[in-house]
Amino acid sequence: MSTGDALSIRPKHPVPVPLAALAERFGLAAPDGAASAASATGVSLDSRDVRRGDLYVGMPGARRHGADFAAQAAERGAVAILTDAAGAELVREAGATLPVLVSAEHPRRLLGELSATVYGTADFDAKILGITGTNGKTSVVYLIAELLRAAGLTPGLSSTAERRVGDEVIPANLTSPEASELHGLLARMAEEHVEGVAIEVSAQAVVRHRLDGVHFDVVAFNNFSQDHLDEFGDLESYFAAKAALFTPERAARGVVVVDSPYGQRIARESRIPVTTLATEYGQEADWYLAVTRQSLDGVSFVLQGPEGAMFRGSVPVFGRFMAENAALALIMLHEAGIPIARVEAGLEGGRIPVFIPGRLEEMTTGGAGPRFFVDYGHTPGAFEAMLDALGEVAPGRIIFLFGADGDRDTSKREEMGRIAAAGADTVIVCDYHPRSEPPEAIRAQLLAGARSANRATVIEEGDPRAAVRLAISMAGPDDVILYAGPGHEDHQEVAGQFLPYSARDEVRGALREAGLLP
Ligand SMILES: CC(=O)N[C@H]1[C@@H](OP(=O)(O)OP(=O)(O)OC[C@H]2O[C@@H](n3ccc(=O)[nH]c3=O)[C@H](O)[C@@H]2O)O[C@H](CO)[C@@H](O)[C@@H]1O[C@H](C)C(=O)N[C@@H](C)C(=O)N[C@H](CCC(=O)O)C(=O)O
Ligand SMILES: Nc1ncnc2c1ncn2[C@@H]1O[C@H](COP(=O)(O)OP(=O)(O)OP(=O)(O)O)[C@@H](O)[C@H]1O
Repeated sequence: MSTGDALSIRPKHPVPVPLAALAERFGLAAPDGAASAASATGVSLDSRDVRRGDLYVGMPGARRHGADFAAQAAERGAVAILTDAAGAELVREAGATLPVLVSAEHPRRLLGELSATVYGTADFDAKILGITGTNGKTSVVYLIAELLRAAGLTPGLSSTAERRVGDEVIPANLTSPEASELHGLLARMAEEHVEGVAIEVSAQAVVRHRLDGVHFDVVAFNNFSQDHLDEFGDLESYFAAKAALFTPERAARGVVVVDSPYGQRIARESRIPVTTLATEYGQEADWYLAVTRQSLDGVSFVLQGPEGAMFRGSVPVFGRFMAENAALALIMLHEAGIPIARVEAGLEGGRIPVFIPGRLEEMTTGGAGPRFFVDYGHTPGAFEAMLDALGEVAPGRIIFLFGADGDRDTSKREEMGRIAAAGADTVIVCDYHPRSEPPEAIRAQLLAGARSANRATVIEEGDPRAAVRLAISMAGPDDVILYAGPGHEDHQEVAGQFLPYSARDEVRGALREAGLLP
């Protein structure tokens, strides 16, 4: 996540839609009648992001009611506020002058269709591809974008790291944007003649109606492991949220990795046609992936599918799972009607030249000396995948640096510590986003897990800047340092404050101090 101060991407030439038409279509009451004369050119859920001509949607939230921000929305040029009955009362009490439209149901429930209507996104005819799963969604999104480019198509994307339309890029503040932001983004993509869109879909987005009004051509599921129990309570509810994407209301076709029982279950229970991918022979599937070569510089693979379909290629990021991410992206394009041969024609020797910000991103320059990678992994599943992968390709020792989120799923911490120490030679536990929790209490849980593995040398160094330098000072020429957690991020969230912190800048600086980078 970014610090949340980024504005959303909007169409440059919006077409005004009369509020009266919206009121009629969505059954909204307009008690003061004033709304009927005006038109909306955009929709915003956040008063800080309101543009002139917007319909501001004031929703009840966990902390505040959006209607409390009606005055700010009006100042910024909103034409009206759409809210619930409680919100309308708040606007009236505050004496705000903004015309009010009132929804009898929770405004979130109509936000998707309403935003699609205002932005006219139902007419956008690009291929829309969505990926869900616990780990690797962002990576798949960037791979899809790269493959679309290779096929000669203009890509657009929405990921945890950023939203991108051509050269226009903004940092993301949520993995999956709220529906109003998503439709604004799609409308801008339509203006830029984007032909294929890759969207990262979180489980939260499905249950919070953030995808409403979008119909995917293809959705994919890659893997599933523990995360977000703070939100969903149990794994079954978290899984059900992801599985709900595989329904005709949301998507036309699906692609599923069936290596895990969860993948097999999605494939079995899906209400849309699905194509399956396995990375292990013996598992029944439509497509098979075999890794042919791997090193710290990347992974080569062969993908075989129905009717002789085949792709032989490589990705410049290490890990078997990166080959799996690439295979999934290729099959998603294939299922969207973009043949593999067309993609291949745009690649040199099958090499997919993808850059994924903050995902196993190398900070060193390869060659001699220790190598340093920064990653966004923050789940037991991601730790296991990364350390297994490193175990296969690291020439020397593995030094693993990590922390954990405060105020988020606390039950995964010990397991993260245990997996880290089972897979690395040295682990250094530092702070990530402590948020409102005491950082030393988070570290204590990670350390307890790490010590229970009885394997790696376990070190505590709360200050991430010092931990980075400590890791570098310990590394020999063949060693690999992996710093998991912060990825592309630009801040640390401590006790309600967003403090500037870029792990990538910090690591590059420390490598320069150590004479390991020019
Ligand atoms: C738990 C959750 O999903 N919370 C979301 C929710 O916040 P909230 O209910 O607390 O909102 P609030 O602060 O009470 O504000 C109420 C309303 O007033 C508006 N407001 C608020 C302040 C202001 O100055 N002006 C203004 O208009 C807000 O936009 C909101 O509509 O509505 C906000 C506005 O859309 C979201 O930013 C916020 O996401 C928070 C940041 C969050 O952390 N969400 C996580 C759980 C999430 O969705 N994560 C997933 C998955 C990530 C992953 O895979 O790792 C994701 O898709 O990002
Ligand atoms: N297919 C995969 N299986 C397991 N782990 C993976 C896979 N792909 C990537 N990872 C690991 O998970 C980390 C997170 O990857 P990525 O950001 O692509 O996932 P994500 O699903 O988008 O996560 P988030 O929802 O938290 O943004 C990577 O940095 C890598 O360590």
